[in-house]
Amino acid sequence: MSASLAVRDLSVRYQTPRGEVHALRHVDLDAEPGQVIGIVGESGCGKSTFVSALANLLPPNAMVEGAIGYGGTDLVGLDPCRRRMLQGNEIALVSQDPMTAFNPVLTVGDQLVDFQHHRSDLGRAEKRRRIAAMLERVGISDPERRMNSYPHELSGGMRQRVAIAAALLTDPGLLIADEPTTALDVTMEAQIVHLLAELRREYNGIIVLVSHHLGVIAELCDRVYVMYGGEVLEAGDVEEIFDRPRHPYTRALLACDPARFDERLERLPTIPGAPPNLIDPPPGCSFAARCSRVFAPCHTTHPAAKVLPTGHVARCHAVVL
Ligand SMILES: Nc1ncnc2c1ncn2[C@@H]1O[C@H](COP(=O)(O)OP(=O)(O)OP(=O)(O)O)[C@@H](O)[C@H]1O
Repeated sequence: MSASLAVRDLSVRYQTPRGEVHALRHVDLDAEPGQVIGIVGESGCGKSTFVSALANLLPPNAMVEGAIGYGGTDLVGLDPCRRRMLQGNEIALVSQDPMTAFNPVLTVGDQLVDFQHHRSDLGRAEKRRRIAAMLERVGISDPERRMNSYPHELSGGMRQRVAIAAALLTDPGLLIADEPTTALDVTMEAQIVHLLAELRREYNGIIVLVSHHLGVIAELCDRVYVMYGGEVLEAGDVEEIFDRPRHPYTRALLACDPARFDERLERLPTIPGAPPNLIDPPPGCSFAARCSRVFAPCHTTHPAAKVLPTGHVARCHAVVL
């Protein structure tokens, strides 16, 4: 099914003995079938919490508020059983470490047959034919032999290809890839990026891609959401974010990208300071303590999201419409 995604005012709090962690705060996001949405931000800014909320994989200590509209239905408002039925195989997640997605004692082929349990119209032989075709599609040669392998017998890059094949076998309308290249070396990363770029052309669902690698986001995404302190501080079309960033945090993040390193500098810049404590988030802008353009209201007043005529959104007091 090709369905649009409309996330509204989504917040997630984790209950912990130290207090509530406000991991995601009032996030809005829209995506249409065929679009690739990139999520970037420093460690701990809420990226995994956001995609886990979409995939219905939050841990039991998480409390969710807001709406995840998928094909016109709010998934958050559904009772858990109906959500599992409706969401079923529509939303698939490829994680950073594909090993966690596989059972180590079953062959790749047997697991991928199980991944198609929703296709009761297909017999086992037909399912295995689909698997072989999909493995070939994601660049695995000699798929029949690989189907008889156990996950530990595959390289990291090959496991990630199998994880992507497994996700695609379920025909999802929303494919989430959470740091799919982080655990890979540079060569394998390039191969997986190339594969995702190819899939992007032929897949007509939505892809949500989380990556700390800005080059990967720039290459693959149509629209980018920049997260910090559990919030979206800036969102816009990929060219807008990379060529005309409006938020000081996005500018700082781009300046720290090794791929943009200015050789006239002695060393790669870093953003001084640390992200806010999400148990007690600051009342003003979450980036105020580290911002080079900070002024008095940033410490006291939470900035509203300003929407520019291009559809570019920035949550910053210093941005003038
Ligand atoms: N199960 C949990 N219980 C309590 N706090 C959590 C839990 N999972 C994440 N957090 C906290 O929520 C905040 C957001 O974490 P999250 O993992 O979503 O960020 P992230 O941007 O994905 O980081 P990374 O890139 O390191 O994975 C952090 O402060 C983190 O410590």
